Amino acid sequence: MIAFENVSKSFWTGASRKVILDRASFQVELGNSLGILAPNGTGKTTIINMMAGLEKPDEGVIRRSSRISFPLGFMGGVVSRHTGTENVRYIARLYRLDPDYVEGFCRWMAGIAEYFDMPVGTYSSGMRSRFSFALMLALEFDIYLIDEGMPATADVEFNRKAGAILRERLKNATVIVVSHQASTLEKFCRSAAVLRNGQLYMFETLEEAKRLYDYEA
Ligand SMILES: Nc1ncnc2c1ncn2[C@@H]1O[C@H](COP(=O)(O)OP(=O)(O)OP(=O)(O)O)[C@@H](O)[C@H]1O
Repeated sequence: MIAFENVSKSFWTGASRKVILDRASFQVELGNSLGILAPNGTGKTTIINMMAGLEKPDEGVIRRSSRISFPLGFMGGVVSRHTGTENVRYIARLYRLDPDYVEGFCRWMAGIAEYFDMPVGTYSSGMRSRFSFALMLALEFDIYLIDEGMPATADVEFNRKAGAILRERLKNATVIVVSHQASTLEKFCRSAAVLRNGQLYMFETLEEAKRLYDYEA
């Protein structure tokens, strides 16, 4: 479970205050995957980062009683000058998982051939997203955080493989996806929310959320 209690977050831009959340309270329960609809630039990444603990609220409390992933695509824990192998084995140990298993899984999942033994700094952006997505799926979380859907990779085979594994994981895990378009959320989410004027409006179905979202647009 992850709960926001009276959480406020805003940024001062020099000319005005950009409000992301204004004393917002909501809760995501395990087993109830949530899609959050919000137009671009309104705070999707900031909310996901707060859920992951990468950004702090200005006020309020965020409670977590589950293992929550880093956001899909986040490379903050990965050292560029180290190889893929070195990175995943090190991170496996941090999570107290078997490094051989994590390495084997990531090597297969990322599908970047000999680059897995090259420094991560040499990867193309497509390779980086495949690498970080593979790593996220190799680790065990109760709640997976995804910013704007699946990784932006042109590799159809990878997308198919990654989608299949994510769906398999979701039989036991929960996902929170933020996106500006409803079609991204359809595949994975049971319920949906709309971010509007600093509040998150929760709905039981994506259809209901879309009605408010489309009305706003
Ligand atoms: N550190 C910061 N200082 C000032 N403004 C910021 C900061 N971080 C984010 N913002 C602003 O807050 C708003 C929300 O940013 P955020 O990246 O969370 O939005 P988003 O919905 O994910 O955007 P996009 O869809 O364009 O990726 C944007 O207007 C952004 O410019």
